[in-house]
Amino acid sequence: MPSIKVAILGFGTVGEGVYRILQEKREEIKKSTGFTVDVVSILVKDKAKERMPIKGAQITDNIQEILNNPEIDVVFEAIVGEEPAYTYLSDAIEKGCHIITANKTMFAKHGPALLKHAEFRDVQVGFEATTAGGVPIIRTVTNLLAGDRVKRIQGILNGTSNFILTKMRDEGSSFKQALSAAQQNGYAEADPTDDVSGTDAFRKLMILSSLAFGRQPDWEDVPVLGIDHLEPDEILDASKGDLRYRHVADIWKDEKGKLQAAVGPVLIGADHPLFGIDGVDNAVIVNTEYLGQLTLVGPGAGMYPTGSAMVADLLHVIRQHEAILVPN
Ligand SMILES: NC(=O)C1=CN([C@@H]2O[C@H](COP(=O)(O)OP(=O)(O)OC[C@H]3O[C@@H](n4cnc5c(N)ncnc54)[C@H](OP(=O)(O)O)[C@@H]3O)[C@@H](O)[C@H]2O)C=CC1
Ligand SMILES: N[C@@H](CC=O)C(=O)O
Repeated sequence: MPSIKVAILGFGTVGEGVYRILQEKREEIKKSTGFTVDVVSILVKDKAKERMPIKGAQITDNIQEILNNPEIDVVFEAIVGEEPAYTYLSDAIEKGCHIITANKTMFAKHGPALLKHAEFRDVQVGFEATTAGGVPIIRTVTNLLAGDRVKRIQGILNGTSNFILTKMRDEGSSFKQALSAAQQNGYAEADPTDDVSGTDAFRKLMILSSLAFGRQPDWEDVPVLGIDHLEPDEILDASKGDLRYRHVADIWKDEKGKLQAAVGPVLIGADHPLFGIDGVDNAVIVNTEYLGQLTLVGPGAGMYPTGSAMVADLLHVIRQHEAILVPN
């Protein structure tokens, strides 16, 4: 049976999710693709940290051990921040590896360059997990673009913010209690400021903008607000009036073809498609010229939803590049 050798950069919530799914679904993947998938290396920052038992893979804190291993076909990346992630993935592409990332901080800024580089080296880039966790919005928009044109994308793109707003409204939790629960569930970023300030949703919106419109607006022109300035009473009072605060990221083309975008809390009524989206769920509404309106809903964060989006990217890579992967 031919084997695909993979490395995982980062073994926190997301990296561990990828590893677990690849182990749990090993036989199914083998059956559906004809390949076994072997995790051969895992990159971490702190090798001394206690972790789940790992079979067959080497744990390293030295990226060169991965980049210099000619057997590795695919590099999953689930570390934190712009660097060293961008450099590691550029180097992996240069070595001829396919890459799959969940790192939106890095991809919002460097995604276009990585995609160009990958095209030149004839390798694939999977980035489904960068935006809306387990919701397959990247694949959906990519498919739509084959015969349609996106006019507007609007959505709840941060699971932590939606989880906090829901807990404050339904359970009367304080902001601090709700954020702490989001952290315990593995939803929040290492620095949750990005979640609650709107920055994380903004970055995801910029990734969608590149994909759907082929460009991003000037970042400085986009107003970005988080949920961190909302008072608990505002949330409860709204709900008494049958209204709900949702943290919404929105991008559209105006009449002159200029991209307009905004990110922030919006008060909506029961007739809005985002009204019923609770907890860690994300929802993305896509308006197109021919299809009209489509809404995708699902978990926007967490170990298994995010890990499964990355494994789905791997299956796509395998199907696209079978011929290249066989020689190992
Ligand atoms: N949590 C979620 O639901 C989602 C997260 N993401 C994104 O996925 C990425 C990972 O998130 P998450 O798993 O939650 O983060 P964690 O903080 O749980 O894990 C991060 C992992 O990366 C490792 N790491 C960090 N910096 C370096 C470095 N410089 N070199 C080597 N290893 C490093 C850490 O090593 P060590 O274990 O030794 O500390 C750790 O294993 C982030 O970019 C995040 O934005 C995307 C979608 C959803
Ligand atoms: N912290 C993020 C994780 C997924 O991207 C979120 O809460 O949405």
